[in-house]
Amino acid sequence: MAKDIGIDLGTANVLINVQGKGIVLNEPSVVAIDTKSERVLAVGSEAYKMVGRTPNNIRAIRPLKDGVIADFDMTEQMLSYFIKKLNVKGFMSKPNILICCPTNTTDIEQKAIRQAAEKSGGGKVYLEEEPKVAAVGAGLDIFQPHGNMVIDIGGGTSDIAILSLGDIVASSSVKVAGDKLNSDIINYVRQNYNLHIGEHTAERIKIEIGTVLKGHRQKEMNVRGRGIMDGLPKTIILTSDEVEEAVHDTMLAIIVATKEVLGIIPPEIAADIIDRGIVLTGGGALLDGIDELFSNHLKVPVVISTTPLNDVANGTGMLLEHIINSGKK
Ligand SMILES: Nc1ncnc2c1ncn2[C@@H]1O[C@H](COP(=O)(O)OP(=O)(O)OP(=O)(O)O)[C@@H](O)[C@H]1O
Repeated sequence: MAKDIGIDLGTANVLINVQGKGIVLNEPSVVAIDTKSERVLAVGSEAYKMVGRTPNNIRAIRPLKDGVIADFDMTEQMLSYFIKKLNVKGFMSKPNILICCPTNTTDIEQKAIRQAAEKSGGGKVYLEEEPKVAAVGAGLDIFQPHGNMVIDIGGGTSDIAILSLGDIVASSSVKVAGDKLNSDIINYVRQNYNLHIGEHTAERIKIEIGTVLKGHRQKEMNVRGRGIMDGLPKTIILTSDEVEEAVHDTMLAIIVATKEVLGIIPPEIAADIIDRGIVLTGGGALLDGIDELFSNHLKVPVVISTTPLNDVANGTGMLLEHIINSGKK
């Protein structure tokens, strides 16, 4: 018998949850191709190692951008590779697959994701909106008649949703999340220190010394890059408060989007959110000071999920089981 699988098809990482086993695959969403023959040379972790280090005839690409499929063929090849690697196909049967997508994915994009999964060897393919899956994975009982709110801050998108009775009551998906914070840091260092730093350095700065709340963290880091004026290698010292300054506007954009969602919900659900609070998930939930920042602006309790990076993948498995057991869809 084929084993059912849930896929968190993320901008940064792909996580796969296999029925009865849990999360068995967690690899970067990267494909390396030979530019002449267009042949796929490596996928996932192997391809990620090649980013920034490829000779002219090899290109490492990210098939997903801003939470949606930017390159359909490559997404399909990446999914096929991962599904084959897991060896979940049965002798005669194909695995049911649940994939999650951001809330405002268009019909055409949804069709593209579904086709990619079918062509990759999937049997019945279900699509679920990412915040719903994330909420289930974070342990919220979304099937009860009360409002639950979840904010999933990933690499490409921040998905904000209020759920009740198993469905989304109000939601928004904005294309500002972890990747944008990295580019904010790169721009800040360029403008204030005339220093060009790479994507990986910005990611380290964000995680190791970054904060989204002024004064909440007091760390500093020696940051190395290439001087813009003379082209020579240079080191500067960056502080947590400077990172806060760099990412301030982007964090405000996520808060404004959250306020807009809160502004359109029925009063009973608003009362539930005051009681139950907001759950933060996705890699961005690990940003220093984020719970305090959100509760200061939104005036409701904010809780960080205990497993923010795995919630969507865990939720795919739980929801797939729920769908199959209830004979739904
Ligand atoms: N400790 C941390 N502090 C701050 N940010 C972090 C931390 N760990 C991971 N991140 C960020 O979380 C993001 C990835 O999160 P996640 O895996 O939830 O996204 P994704 O599902 O791949 O993206 P999307 O949902 O947009 O498709 C990256 O931008 C990464 O830099």
